[in-house]
Amino acid sequence: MTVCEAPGKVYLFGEHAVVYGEPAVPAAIERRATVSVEPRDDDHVRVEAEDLSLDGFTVEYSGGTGDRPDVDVPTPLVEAAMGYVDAAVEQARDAADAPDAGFDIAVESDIPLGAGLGSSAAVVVAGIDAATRALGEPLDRRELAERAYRAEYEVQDGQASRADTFCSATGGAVRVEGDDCEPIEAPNLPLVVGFDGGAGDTGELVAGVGALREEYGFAADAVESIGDLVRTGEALLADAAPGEEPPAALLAELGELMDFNHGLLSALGVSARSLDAMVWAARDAGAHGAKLTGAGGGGCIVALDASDATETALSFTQGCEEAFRAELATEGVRVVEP
Ligand SMILES: Nc1ncnc2c1ncn2[C@@H]1O[C@H](COP(=O)(O)OP(=O)(O)O)[C@@H](O)[C@H]1O
Ligand SMILES: C[C@@](O)(CCOP(=O)(O)O)CC(=O)O
Ligand SMILES: [Mg+2]
Repeated sequence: MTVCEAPGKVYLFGEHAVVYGEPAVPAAIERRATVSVEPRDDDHVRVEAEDLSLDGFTVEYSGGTGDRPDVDVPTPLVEAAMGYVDAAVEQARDAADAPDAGFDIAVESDIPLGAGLGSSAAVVVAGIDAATRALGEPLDRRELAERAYRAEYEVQDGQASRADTFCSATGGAVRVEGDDCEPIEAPNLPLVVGFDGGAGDTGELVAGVGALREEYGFAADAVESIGDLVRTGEALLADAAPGEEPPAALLAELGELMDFNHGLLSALGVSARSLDAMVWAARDAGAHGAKLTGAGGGGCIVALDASDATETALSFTQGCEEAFRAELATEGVRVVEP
């Protein structure tokens, strides 16, 4: 049994715009997806995914094309849920040049699904890492990140960035612009996450922004403005002392950019009443800034606050199901059991 775990992430700045070649800065957080893989003697893939919102299920199907799972839930639902694991298996088979490899796979995760914390990327990164190791063909981090990106790209119908997958593979804060992916130094940011208990469909939300951008020049301008604010934000981060508590003045500047980023994402149609309510609760509580994180539509916001005020305020906010302090994960994907 080979076991790997990979972290989720929050976007400090730049989601959605990153799909169109603008830079983005996500940061990995200490919430992880753990994938256990055992190669099989046949070409079947058996997946246990107990945290999936289908209330957990077990399916078994062969590796051949056209052979779909035999389960008593609607097939499109299963396919939507299984898409990322499926794509990870395909990438691992391809990387190890083992097209008929079969696996028993178990996925466990403390990253809420579809909530903007990159559960899909964490599952794909940990899954490909564990499966290729199990086949005796481990990948280096760059290749792993690239393979994981290709898996997300496929599931999201050709609209994905390398940001989530690179961040999950590498850990820490990263900067992604097109195919240029680099780790960056960042101060120890006091991140607070609010989760509304819901989820958004990444593919649909990305497509929605794409359509707006095609239809209106000012929507395309909004995407470019996000790129501008990311460049401003990364310059601020580069000037800060790495790993240290940032001074209040820096937090105020970063927070202002996060607020601006949320406004532009909201204009692009990817916020939600619950996300706006949490963003405003955080700001009212004295957070330096707050924004939705990830694809949006529902899920999580991220705020900057070194005090307990934001976490406390969020825990009393109607529509916020869970509030927690998110610790930066300096380590990306790692092997739990070789
Ligand atoms: N614990 C898990 N087990 C199996 N699949 C998972 C798990 N967590 C996430 N996934 C996959 O990732 C999808 C959610 O990804 P996505 O919509 O991109 O949201 P996010 O990446 O923000 O969490 C799920 O529908 C599922 O396919
Ligand atoms: C909207 C997007 O920029 C981020 C999606 O993040 P998440 O899957 O919601 O965690 C899409 C992408 O970069 O692939
Ligand atoms: Mg995702």
